[in-house]
Amino acid sequence: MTSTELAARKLRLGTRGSALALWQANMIRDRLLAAWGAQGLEVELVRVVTKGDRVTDRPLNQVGGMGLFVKGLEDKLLAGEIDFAVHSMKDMPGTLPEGLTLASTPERADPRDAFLAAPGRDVTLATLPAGSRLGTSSLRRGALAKRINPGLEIVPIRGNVPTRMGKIAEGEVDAVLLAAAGLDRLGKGEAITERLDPDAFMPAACQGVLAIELRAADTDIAALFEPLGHGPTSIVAAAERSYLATLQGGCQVPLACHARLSEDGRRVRVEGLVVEPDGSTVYASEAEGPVADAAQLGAGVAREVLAAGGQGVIDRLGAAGS
Ligand SMILES: NCc1[nH]cc(CCC(=O)O)c1CC(=O)O
Repeated sequence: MTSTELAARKLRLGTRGSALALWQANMIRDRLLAAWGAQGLEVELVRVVTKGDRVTDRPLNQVGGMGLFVKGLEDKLLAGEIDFAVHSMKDMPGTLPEGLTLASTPERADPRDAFLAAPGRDVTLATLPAGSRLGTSSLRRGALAKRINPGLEIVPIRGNVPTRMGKIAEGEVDAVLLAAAGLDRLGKGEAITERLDPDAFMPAACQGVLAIELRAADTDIAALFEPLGHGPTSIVAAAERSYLATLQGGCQVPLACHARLSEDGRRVRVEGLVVEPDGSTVYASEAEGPVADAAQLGAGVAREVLAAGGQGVIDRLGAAGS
């Protein structure tokens, strides 16, 4: 079947039901329809409740991490109940299950982390007074925040983006850290007090990148995503995913990775780190090379970060978590 014939079919798109997940799924659906709707393509949204959505009483890093959100959709793919899934690439483990693959994805949104305090409050992450409560369940965000402002108390918070924003108004925390991309997508970018400079606050690997996952055998379906693809995004995502896969730390380790292209788009610079959860020490490395080497560069940076002390952090966390 050619992609033109395939375009006359109805595809089932698996998504979680959160506002952000639905926004992302609808964005991909709209882009697919813009490319193939005239040939008859239809896309039906299938909402999937994952273990990550059901378990809300414990911190995610104690029940299996962000991978829980992804696995529920992967099970539906492998069972043939959906044709493709839309995820945040940041939530995907470094390696995919046998039989699944990723398709081309659109341009990366803002990769930065966002600091939010009460509306109108004249404060930054660095100037928040000692003893203030900063809400985040991300070990990376908590540790990097401590490096910028050691007096803060890190408070684990869970829930979707609007819930976490609401903890400020409820007085549970003084400020929160969230991904700028999620806030922008939900039309809440105005609420951001400060977009944190990636050189001082390195983002999570693939933050702001979407992932489209499908069965590897469905090469005809994968072809439908080619018009949506953004070359520079696929290069930086390849570097950052390779970093993650080499570290094998997943989201339960305070790790960060940020890849950027040179102005002419021919070279890529990859930076990575693992930070002690209390923020006391950072183990970091970086490399630069031609874009064709993006994945090798990411893996190389990861090996250097492990050797510099990152392995010790991962070992200690693994021992504490199990
Ligand atoms: N941790 C959950 C998650 N996964 C992806 C995003 C935001 C969108 C993105 O990074 O692409 C978020 C929310 C957040 O971290 O604030």
